[in-house]
Amino acid sequence: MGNFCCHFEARHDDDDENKADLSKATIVFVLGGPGSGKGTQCELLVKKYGYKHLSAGDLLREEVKKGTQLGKEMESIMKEGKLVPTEVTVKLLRKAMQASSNDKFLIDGFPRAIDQAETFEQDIKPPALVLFFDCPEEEMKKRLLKRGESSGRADDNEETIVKRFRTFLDCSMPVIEHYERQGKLAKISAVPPPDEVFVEVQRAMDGLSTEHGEKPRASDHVAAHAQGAGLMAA
Ligand SMILES: Nc1ncnc2c1ncn2[C@@H]1O[C@H](COP(=O)(O)OP(=O)(O)O)[C@@H](O)[C@H]1O
Ligand SMILES: Nc1ccn([C@H]2C[C@H](O)[C@@H](COP(=O)(O)OP(=O)(O)O)O2)c(=O)n1
Repeated sequence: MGNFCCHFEARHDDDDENKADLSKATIVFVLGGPGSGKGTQCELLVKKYGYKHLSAGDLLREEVKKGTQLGKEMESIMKEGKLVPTEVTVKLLRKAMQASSNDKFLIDGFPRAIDQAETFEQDIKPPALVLFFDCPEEEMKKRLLKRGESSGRADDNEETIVKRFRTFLDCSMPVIEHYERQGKLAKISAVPPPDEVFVEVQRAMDGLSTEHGEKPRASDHVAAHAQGAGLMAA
């Protein structure tokens, strides 16, 4: 049994000197299992709240498309359902953030392991809010297989989906628990149709003060509502 959180050897380079100042940025992490609907909700969030949407998976797939040696290594890791080294992903995210004129970011599909959260927080800053889309595996699998009919994604196949679920449980659930302990987590059921999920997303976002990155009370707010509606997992 392999270590599903494993990484290959990290590389250092320093081509991101002269960083744009991200200290005043508002950061919202968007987490959830594969196929839980992160990208779908991010599209709605962009329209309503004007955030810049950065999908870690999309940034990685763009690198793979470039066909570099690093891209080839990343492609094989992703086909195995494992995680690309933290350093690679954080660097791509930081570059994309610095290239944006926006100062509000939805970071979708990241952090997916505790070391990713720690590195991002040290290099950039902590999130103001963490949205977590809670969805049963069977539902996610059904959605991914359907998406795979047209996505062209090398990882939307049954074999890789099972491995991605394993990685999610082993590596990403601890991240969710970490932010839950910090009171930053808004746990939202991803099972209802997208517009209904978005109602809960808006509740969490509306509890977030974007002015100075103040700590939100989203978890209290959303948890109370979700529990009332019988939506929370145990
Ligand atoms: N609430 C939902 N109910 C049913 N299907 C959904 C819902 N949200 C997303 N989907 C569909 O499920 C698939 C995965 O959604 P996506 O947003 O790509 O997930 P993720 O970014 O978490 O991998 C897509 O085909 C999408 O259209
Ligand atoms: N923080 C991240 C995000 C994605 N990856 C890799 C591993 C993931 O299985 C793939 C695809 O991620 P993406 O967020 O696009 O997709 P899913 O949420 O799994 O549908 O990218 C990573 O290694 N580290």
